[in-house]
Amino acid sequence: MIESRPGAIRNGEGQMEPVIALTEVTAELGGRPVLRGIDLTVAPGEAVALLGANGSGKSTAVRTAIGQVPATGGERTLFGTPVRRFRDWRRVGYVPQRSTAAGGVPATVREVVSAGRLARRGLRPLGRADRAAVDRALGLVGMAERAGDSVNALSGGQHQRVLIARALATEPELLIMDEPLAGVDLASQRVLAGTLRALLREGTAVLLVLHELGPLEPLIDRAVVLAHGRVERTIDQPGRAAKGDAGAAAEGCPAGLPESHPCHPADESEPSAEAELQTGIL
Ligand SMILES: Nc1ncnc2c1ncn2[C@@H]1O[C@H](COP(=O)(O)OP(=O)(O)OP(=O)(O)O)[C@@H](O)[C@H]1O
Repeated sequence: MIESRPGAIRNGEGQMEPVIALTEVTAELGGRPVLRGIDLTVAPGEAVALLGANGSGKSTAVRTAIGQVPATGGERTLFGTPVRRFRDWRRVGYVPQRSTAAGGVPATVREVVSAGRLARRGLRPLGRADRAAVDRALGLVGMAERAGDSVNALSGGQHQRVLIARALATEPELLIMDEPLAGVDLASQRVLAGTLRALLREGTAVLLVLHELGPLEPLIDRAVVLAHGRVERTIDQPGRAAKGDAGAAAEGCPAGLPESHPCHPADESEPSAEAELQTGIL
C-alpha cells in the first residue's frame, strides 16, 4: 500500500518522507512552558495516537505541528517543508477538540461540509468533483439524510460527525483529529473505526488525540504517551502489544512488522469497513 501510494514523498536516500516530523519541539502558552522537547513523526499511511493525562500537552502538540501554536524551539516539518513555509493546506484535514460546526451562524450541514473544499477550489463555485467529495464525506459519517438541516439543530455527537465530514471532504493526505471519540456512542465509534480503516488503506496518514484507544486500537500503528509536555513512552502497535505477537499474526500482521510498513488488519470482532460504510451510521 505504502510503496504504490501516489504522491508519496521520498528524500534523497529514497526513504519515505514523514508527513509530520517534530524534533525537540518546545512551546509556551500564557508564558508557561507546555511542550518541553517533543519528538514525533507520522509516516504516510500510518496511524499514530497521542495519549496522556489531561493537560499533558496533546492538543498543544497537534496545534504546534500544524503551526497554530508557535514553537519556541526545535524543528517542525509538514510533508518535508518547514511549517512556517508550508502553504499546501488542502493536504491536511484537522478536526479540533470540542468545537462547533458553525459558531451560531445559520448554515446547513452540507454548507459546513462543503467548506472543507475551500482549500482546493478557493472561491470558485463547487464543481462535480467537489460535490461528489462532499456527498461521500456526508455518507461516510451517516449525515447524508441531514444535509439540508441547520447545524444549529444538531446534537453534540452529530456536530462532531459534521466536523469529521468537513475534514474528509478535503480528501486530505493527513487527517488530524483531536478526541474524535469524545461524546460519541460505541456504535458510532465503530463506524469511525471503519472510516479510518478505509482511509488508511488508501494511504492517508492519521494522527489522533485520544484518551483511550477503544475500537480504534487495531488500527493504531504507534501510541505516543505524553506526560508534562514530554514523550513519556512510545508503544508500537498497541493492539498487538495487548494481544501478543501470535495474536497479531493470526489477524494477518506479520510479527516484527517494520514501522515503515504499517499493517491494518481487519478486526473480525467488528463489521468490515465496507459493511460499516454501507450502513453509514456514525
Ligand atoms: N490558551 C492557553 N493559555 C495558557 N495555557 C494553556 C492554554 N491552553 C492550554 N494551556 C495549558 O497547556 C497545558 C496543556 O494543554 P493541552 O490542551 O495541550 O493538554 P491536553 O493533553 O490536550 O489535555 P486534555 O486531555 O485535557 O485535552 C495545560 O496545562 C493547559 O492548562
